[in-house]
Amino acid sequence: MDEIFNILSSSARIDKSKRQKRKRETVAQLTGPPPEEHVPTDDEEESDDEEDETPNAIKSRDRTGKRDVSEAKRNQIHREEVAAFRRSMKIKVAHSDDSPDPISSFSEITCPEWCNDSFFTGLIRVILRNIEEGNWKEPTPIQMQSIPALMQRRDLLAGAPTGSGKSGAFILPSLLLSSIPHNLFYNTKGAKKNKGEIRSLILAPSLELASQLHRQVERLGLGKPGGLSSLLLAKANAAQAVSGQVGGQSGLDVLISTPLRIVDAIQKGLKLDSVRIVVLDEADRLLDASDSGSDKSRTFLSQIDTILSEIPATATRALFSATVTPTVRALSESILRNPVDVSIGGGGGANADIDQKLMFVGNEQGKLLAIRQLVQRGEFDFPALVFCQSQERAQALFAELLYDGIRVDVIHAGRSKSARENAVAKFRKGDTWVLIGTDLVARGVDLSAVKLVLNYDLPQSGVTYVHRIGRTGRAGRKGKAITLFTEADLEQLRTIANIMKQSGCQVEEWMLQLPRKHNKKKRAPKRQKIDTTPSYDKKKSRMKRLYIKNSKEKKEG
Ligand SMILES: Nc1ncnc2c1ncn2[C@@H]1O[C@H](COP(=O)(O)OP(=O)(O)OP(=O)(O)O)[C@@H](O)[C@H]1O
Repeated sequence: MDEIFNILSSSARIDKSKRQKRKRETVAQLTGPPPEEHVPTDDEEESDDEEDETPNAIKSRDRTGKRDVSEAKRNQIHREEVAAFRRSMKIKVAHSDDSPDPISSFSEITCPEWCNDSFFTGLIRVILRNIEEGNWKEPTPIQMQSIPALMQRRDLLAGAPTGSGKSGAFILPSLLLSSIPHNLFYNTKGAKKNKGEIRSLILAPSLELASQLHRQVERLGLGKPGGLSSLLLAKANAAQAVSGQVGGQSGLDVLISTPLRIVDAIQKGLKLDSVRIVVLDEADRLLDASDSGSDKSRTFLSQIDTILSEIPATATRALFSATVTPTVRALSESILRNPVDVSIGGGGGANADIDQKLMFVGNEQGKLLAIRQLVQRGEFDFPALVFCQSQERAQALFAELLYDGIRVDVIHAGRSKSARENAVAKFRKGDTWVLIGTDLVARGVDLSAVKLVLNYDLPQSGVTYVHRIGRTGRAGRKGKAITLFTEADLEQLRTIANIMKQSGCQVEEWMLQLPRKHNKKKRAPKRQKIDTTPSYDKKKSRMKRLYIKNSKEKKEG
């Protein structure tokens, strides 16, 4: 058991060391074996024959008589190689002719043309060292395509499965672009503006996610020449950020924040007019206007609108999500300019490394029984994340499992910030085997070695389902997701079953034939309370409470 939890505390790794080899093989398939050293004969010298134009038999020659390829052919071969490489990595790029080539290794990250400077060499050396120390051997597909796009300062719409390394795909370019000295970045000789400036801005929908991104920024930027200045914006440091005290004379390389914190800071005078790159992580959530309630200014979408209006038009903008919904796509048209449009894998579907199962449990009481049976049969793989539809239910399930001898903890918005941080830290260390939570931890949170995600309550949308189960099967690891359902869940079941089918999991045909959901609102069904206390015990404790109350009243009277 201890071994399992040691894995939990180690960082995730993607073992893709064969990727380079695969690339070479793909290219070789396309272009054929490399030509042997060839001394042209007289006949050949005189021949003008260029009929055979397949990539592996191009015969144009230059004046020295050596094999050469015309510019157009070279471009054609190159485009075919790039297309084959993208196919092999499941990288899809819309309007690909206009998009930068993907990289296949971190060492291919180059200095942008407009910043031809030795400064970059020193910076990249440090960052490559940090990448290596994190045991990231090769870029993941989303990193392969996003890093060069952002380094060329192209706007970007990026969709890639959960756990596929999207954070690295925007943190690395954010770090690099923000570290380039002012005069090189803007190609000016004049005085440089630094104090108080914020050069990269990363926005995330929750504090948990923002602080996780901040940790990654600090790790990847460690030892940066001139020092790294990054900040996780919080109530406590907002005043310093506004007065330009953080970051000192060199300003801030990277600011990470939730939208609300930054809108507050803007109202207090925070300036975003030096931002070079702004990233919206979990873009579909950040562009969500659905949970507006009565106060429209409190929606993420309106906050994002405020923030973007403070950022210079020249800044690079990037949207990242595992679920690029049609709404995001539509909104992206008004946010991004001629973006590189990348998607990895099926796009919008669940991560294919997760083995997904549905389990009918009859009614609410059946859920606890199912958990206990899974534990007994050794099918409840630890460490596990269990999702409930509300804080109350998460808390009640926690109370139930606590007495089952399982090392369990609970996380939801009703707990204090430090209690939440503590719950995550203990889970990461392996002190807790099962973490029960709400959708607060459904998105983005990287608890790398989670083996099982159990949906105690069925999620109320396909998007939430994809994000919840995406807490397992991260960084190339295999994961398992079990979703419990009752009669009350049949309306929502079809959506989940469809997602499972699309990602290659087995589902029963009748589930796919269920009627479509009428009520598109994400309201969860009313459920019976989570409680297994026998009614005799309940009555006994009620009587006890009554007895204590009566005797207190007697004493006072
Ligand atoms: N190139 C890489 N090689 C190995 N591991 C990597 C690489 N890039 C990222 N990782 C690791 O993969 C894990 C998942 O990465 P990350 O959190 O960025 O995923 P994500 O795509 O943002 O997921 P989500 O959609 O759930 O937010 C992390 O533990 C990270 O350290």
